[in-house]
Amino acid sequence: MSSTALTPSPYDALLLFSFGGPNEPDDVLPFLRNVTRGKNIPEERLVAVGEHYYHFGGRSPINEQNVALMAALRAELERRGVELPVAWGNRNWEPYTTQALTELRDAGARRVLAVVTSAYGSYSGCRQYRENLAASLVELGAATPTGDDGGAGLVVDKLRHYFNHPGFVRANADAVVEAYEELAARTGVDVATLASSAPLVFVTHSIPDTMEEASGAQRPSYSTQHRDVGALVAAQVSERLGAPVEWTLAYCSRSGPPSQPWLEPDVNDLLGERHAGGTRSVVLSPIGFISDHMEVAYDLDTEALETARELGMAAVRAGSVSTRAPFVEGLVDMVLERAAAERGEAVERVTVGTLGAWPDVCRPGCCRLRAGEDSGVPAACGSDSVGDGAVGAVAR
Ligand SMILES: CC1=C(CCC(=O)O)c2cc3nc(cc4[nH]c(cc5[nH]c(cc1n2)c(C)c5CCC(=O)O)c(CCC(=O)O)c4C)C(CCC(=O)O)=C3C
Ligand SMILES: [Fe+2]
Repeated sequence: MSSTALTPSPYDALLLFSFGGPNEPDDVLPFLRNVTRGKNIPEERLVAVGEHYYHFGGRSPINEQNVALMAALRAELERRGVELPVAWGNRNWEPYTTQALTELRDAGARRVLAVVTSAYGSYSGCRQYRENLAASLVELGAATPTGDDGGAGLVVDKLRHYFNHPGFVRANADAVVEAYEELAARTGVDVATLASSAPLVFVTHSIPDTMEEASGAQRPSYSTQHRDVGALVAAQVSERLGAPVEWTLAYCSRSGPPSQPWLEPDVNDLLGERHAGGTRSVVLSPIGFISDHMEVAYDLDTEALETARELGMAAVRAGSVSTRAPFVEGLVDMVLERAAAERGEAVERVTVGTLGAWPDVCRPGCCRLRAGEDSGVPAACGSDSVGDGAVGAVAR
């Protein structure tokens, strides 16, 4: 555990900042409209994704998962004697970000640290959140959407991406070890034998190739981040199972028109190829997602596990980090680390792997939608807050 002093100053609140999801069937279409506004998503894809939600009663599990994560964060803060209120707000559904920030402001918060439920950096997991946050600050009264208190009544910072934090890696490794144990129980084959015969397939959300390229303009790209985590998780798992595990990275949840290239291979295609190559059992680990929300419940548990069944492969889907202790403790470590950094103290930004820490304040041009293209859309929590090419407009 970190030895960082247990004061959250200068922060006086946390915002758990997430995606959002529908709670009931009537929410599904308005939610999907929020998500896809201004995006080039074909109508057929929207109808299909609507069906994924209706298949689960029109309700996404993501909201209760965020409530659970918020409770776990509160419990961990309390355990350490850190007084820091936590609110929850979403980009695409109630409770919306603006509502959460309003509540925090009304309760007296003036400096808020946002913990985004996206572990990796890309437009979808970084700048998209920063743009939505900037819009919320304007709704709250900010004259300029910088994240500074330009009239919003509070300042919001964003916690750095945590894909390569040891807590996130450890929680994923724990879940994968449990999945191999379950596969052993199910197949009657011992764990060490499975380790060397059942590949470990890491899965994440596909993104357009253009978004992947833009994610790599400033920092190692989205897929590179995943491969770094994959290597670390696989190494821990191999050590614990007593045999080297072979791993690979696959993608799910592709949308967009067929003409637009997205990251591949799709997890279903990969299972088919592996089966043709003689593989008879696999573990799927959703390292791209922090909870078992709809992408996991539908795209992996419904679709990919069905693909495996049809092929006659034994497949176990490992859990996501959700509220596992190493993950939650790691987030709180990072919050205290960032607070110390903001107080001007010398802190080590803890990471594992080869890529180093994501910057606390995003650099100009970070995680654009397309490389080399300034969208002109204001984004909070970056040194390019007003228009993403405006290097001179340093917010903080
Ligand atoms: C990288 C990434 C993450 C991981 C990072 C993170 O966790 O933030 C993520 C998470 C999520 N994506 C989610 C849902 C959706 N994503 C969509 C569309 C898209 N996602 C994209 C990327 C990502 N998405 C992209 C490039 C698009 C194309 C349109 C666009 O450029 O924005 C669509 C539209 C329909 C469709 O095309 O699928 C939906 C409904 C939910 C909620 C699940 C629930 O309800 O439980 C969650 C957590
Ligand atoms: Fe998505």
